[in-house]
Amino acid sequence: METDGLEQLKHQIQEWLQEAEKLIHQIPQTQLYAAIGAVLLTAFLLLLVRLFRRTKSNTVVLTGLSGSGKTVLYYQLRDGSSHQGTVTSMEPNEGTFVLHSEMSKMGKIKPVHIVDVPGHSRLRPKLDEFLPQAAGLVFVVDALEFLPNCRAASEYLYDILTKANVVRKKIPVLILCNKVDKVTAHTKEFIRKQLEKEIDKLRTSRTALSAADIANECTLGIPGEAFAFFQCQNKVTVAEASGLTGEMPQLEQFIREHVKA
Ligand SMILES: Nc1nc2c(ncn2[C@@H]2O[C@H](COP(=O)(O)OP(=O)(O)OP(=O)(O)O)[C@@H](O)[C@H]2O)c(=O)[nH]1
Ligand SMILES: [Mg+2]
Repeated sequence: METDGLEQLKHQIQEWLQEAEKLIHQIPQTQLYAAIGAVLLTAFLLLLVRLFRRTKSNTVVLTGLSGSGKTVLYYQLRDGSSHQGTVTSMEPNEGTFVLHSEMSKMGKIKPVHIVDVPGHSRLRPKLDEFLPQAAGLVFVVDALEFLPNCRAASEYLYDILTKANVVRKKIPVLILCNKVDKVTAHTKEFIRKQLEKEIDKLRTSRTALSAADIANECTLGIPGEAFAFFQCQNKVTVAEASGLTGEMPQLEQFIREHVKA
């Protein structure tokens, strides 16, 4: 019984195949090739769109110690005002908007997605949620109260620069020396040198890594040479800004460089 049914099915399929073959032969060859070409081209275009989407992120993440001025910078970028009197953030601030400084520009301007991750040590792991989509990372440093915070800032920056996500994806990092509106603020050159020195020290003290750490972290700089930011595989630059006065052309330039309009 069963074999009979199978036999019948086989027969039926064979008939269908023959009919299909006849049909294909009826179609002029050029038309057939055109159809195959169209299918292949669509598949190729779909693939391109997917690839394109993945590489074209518009997210820029603000990080740095608590009190360095990230939230003030966030509001400056969004509204062109500092919203003075911000308190320690307990949640990331996140928004997609056209930069305030570009509002008056003509033509099509791509909105940027800015995330302000609080500096409180308990909230720092939030950074990992945003890194996979980051087109750029801004590490904000308080240039006024720099010396007492130098060690802590270097440790946080070291953690960021050794993250596998940052190194492998070569996420560009801007070290932004904030609060330069005050005359007592340290210069970006001074801050760069101090951070490099401190990270160099951390590099030697953190050689005894556990196996789990090695899996997730990358080593920094060139062994046997004093650490300098230019040795990083990702581009690390240093700039100055004042979130308070809104004087931050290098920050806006960094964002535009990595989030293409
Ligand atoms: N003089 C001066 N003060 C600033 C500037 N930017 C921020 N501040 C002050 O620094 C303090 C901290 O600023 P926030 O933006 O809240 O700092 P934050 O980095 O968001 O801190 P967390 O949310 O705790 O991570 C506030 O009292 C600001 O008024 C600046 O450019 N110049
Ligand atoms: Mg904040």
